[in-house]
Amino acid sequence: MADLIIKNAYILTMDPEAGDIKNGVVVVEDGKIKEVGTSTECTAKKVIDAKGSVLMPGLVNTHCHAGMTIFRGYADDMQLQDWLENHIWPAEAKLTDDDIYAGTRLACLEMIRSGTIAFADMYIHENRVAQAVDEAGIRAALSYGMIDFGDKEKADKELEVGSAFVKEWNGKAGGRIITMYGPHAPNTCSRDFLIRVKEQAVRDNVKLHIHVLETEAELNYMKENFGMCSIHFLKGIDFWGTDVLAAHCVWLSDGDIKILAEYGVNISHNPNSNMKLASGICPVTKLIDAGANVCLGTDGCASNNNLDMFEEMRSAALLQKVSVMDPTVLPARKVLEMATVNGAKALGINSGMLKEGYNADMIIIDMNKAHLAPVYDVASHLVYAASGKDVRTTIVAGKVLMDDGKVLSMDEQEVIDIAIKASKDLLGRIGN
Ligand SMILES: O=c1[nH]cnc2c1ncn2[C@@H]1O[C@H](CO)[C@@H](O)[C@H]1O
Ligand SMILES: [Zn+2]
Repeated sequence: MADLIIKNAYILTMDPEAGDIKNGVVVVEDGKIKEVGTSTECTAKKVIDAKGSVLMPGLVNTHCHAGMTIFRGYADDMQLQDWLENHIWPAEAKLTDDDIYAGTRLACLEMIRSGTIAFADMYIHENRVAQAVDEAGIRAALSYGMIDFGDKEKADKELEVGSAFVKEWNGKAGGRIITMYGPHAPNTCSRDFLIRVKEQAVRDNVKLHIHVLETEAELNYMKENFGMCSIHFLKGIDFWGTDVLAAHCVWLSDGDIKILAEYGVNISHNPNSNMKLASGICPVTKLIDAGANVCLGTDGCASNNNLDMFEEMRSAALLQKVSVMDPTVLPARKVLEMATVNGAKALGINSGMLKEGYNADMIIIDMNKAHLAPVYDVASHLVYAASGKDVRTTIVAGKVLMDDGKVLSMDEQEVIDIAIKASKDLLGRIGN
């Protein structure tokens, strides 16, 4: 007997061979998809009737600082440099590991509610992030965010913490957690340090997560200090590869785009954060045309200010259209691909498609709503009309984390209450 059957759903498989199945069934066993089709002979312990709903792969958020959810709305409407140096970093210095655990639990709750099945994270006290992920039942690629600012002693310490984290948590939570190295950015990490981190990541056989060319200030800094942009600089130290997840990549030349595509770098586009901080617009269309793997992320909650990947999909499409003045770029299905298939590829997880043998990481979206009627094209609604609030059921590794609107893997009210209390205590310690 299988574990779970979902029947009568409109299935958006995201599998190019299978396409959409108008009235289909998915069978789940041992955390994996056993069958996808129009009918089944199987029986299961639990059956979900998804009549009137869409079943699709859950969304993958490829750039997040989940612990920062504790800072939602804390510092808005300022320049990135000012925001980080004068507000976020001083506040982070006062964060306890309990605060980060509380913030990450809140983030996991929000992600489960809004249909995200996996996220890539870079933050501090990452062991508590891992604990929260483990308990919440979601999937994640976690890294400790390392910054050395050219200080050799700090570099040693950071690498020690990052490396210990990589080894302790890789493959944990039944394989739901994988680890990465997280050197923060080319303008906050020294050249020597970036070389060491890359070598260590290759030795440990894990991927790397880094911010790249988010701002024009970084581009100017790199040109002044190294006579080249971050893309060429990182090429020069053999950093690039399919093992790299580069967040933002806003300030790219045509030559940079070629390099990123050629090395198979995974690029996390974070349109809402880029708009809010006025960082600029990532040339997504050119990257895709060049053959690069572009996926989608929210960034942290202090620069977004939520973790709703449906909003991110809509923003990605709209921003790209207006930036190249062409409404035909990034059509709905392409954006859905970025948020599912491409994201899963970037993290190296076997999710992002509803196909036999893949992880049973999927979501059910209620279509019986005023803002989702009538339906001509399901993909259009998911990108242009739906929001995370329309997700009714979220399943990760075959386990139902939210069932018809009720979150099962955590006590929702407790998570919210603890986060609010932590934010108040934190404000007291910061002194505003
Ligand atoms: O948009 C961003 N650009 C650069 N750094 C960021 C952004 N959002 C968060 N952080 C910072 O990255 C570090 C990760 O460990 C944290 O210090 C976090 O505040
Ligand atoms: Zn970030």
